[in-house]
Amino acid sequence: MATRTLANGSRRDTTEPSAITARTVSKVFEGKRQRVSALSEVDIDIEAGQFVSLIGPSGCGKSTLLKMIAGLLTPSSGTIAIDGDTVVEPLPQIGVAFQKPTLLRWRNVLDNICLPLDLDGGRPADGETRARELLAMMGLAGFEKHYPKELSGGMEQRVAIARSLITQPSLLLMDEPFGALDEFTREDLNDELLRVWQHEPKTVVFVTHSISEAVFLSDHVVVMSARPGRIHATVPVILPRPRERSLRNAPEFYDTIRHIRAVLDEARLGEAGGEH
Ligand SMILES: Nc1ncnc2c1ncn2[C@@H]1O[C@H](COP(=O)(O)OP(=O)(O)OP(=O)(O)O)[C@@H](O)[C@H]1O
Repeated sequence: MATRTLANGSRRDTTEPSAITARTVSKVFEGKRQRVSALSEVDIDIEAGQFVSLIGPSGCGKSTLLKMIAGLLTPSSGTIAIDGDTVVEPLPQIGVAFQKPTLLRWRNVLDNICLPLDLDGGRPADGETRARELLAMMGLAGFEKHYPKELSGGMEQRVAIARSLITQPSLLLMDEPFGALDEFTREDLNDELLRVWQHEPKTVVFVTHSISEAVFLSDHVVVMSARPGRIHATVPVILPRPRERSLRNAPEFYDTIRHIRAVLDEARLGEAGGEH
């Protein structure tokens, strides 16, 4: 991956999107009382710049897979590579956003967004400008000096997403980031996320329980089967981009949702998967 030199002389990776491969990845959690086989022989190829959602029954290992891509967990067997390099630790070019925004309550919004920069050698000269731009992209211009307790849940999640984007990651990993929000806020944030993704191309891997959210956002929906999780099928989403709000009322949107629901039912019932 190329790097660029910032105004303060530090070097940072550029935003070229990353490609991900997983080869026969399994994960077993060895607990004191029990042994949980969470994932079994997962193979996955995600092309650079794709928006891919993972969907599947509760406990099928979606978060585990995401954490292994993030370098926060190690596979029990098999390998995960980003741009051809095996993941062995968290990488600076990866941004992560989880269901809980986990903002630091003693930092204001701007300082929360800049946290990854502060932890990674300090703010470059353009750091705060970028934080303000991201805040504006997320519809929160003017909230720089607010503290987390002064924000709604949706606003906090917007700040957390801006924070995950501040390092210009080539790969964004999102684990049910909008799961706790009401339907309208979730749809607004889906729109904003796609706007950011279009503006700053990057690979996104997005875990969700919502089929409609997965369809609205994704190029491909990866359907996983029940524990131990396996890849049941990878379904391409053939819907035009940019995705406008009106798409949510289109017959082809509902057709795709229906199709993925059927594939998910197959996966839950343990029927054979494959190309869809
Ligand atoms: N650190 C851990 N130690 C032991 N078991 C774990 C650990 N993390 C996850 N598991 C187990 O691994 C399995 C997969 O969990 P994971 O959270 O990846 O599933 P998921 O598909 O993301 O679930 P959900 O959709 O409910 O969020 C579950 O049975 C879970 O209990």
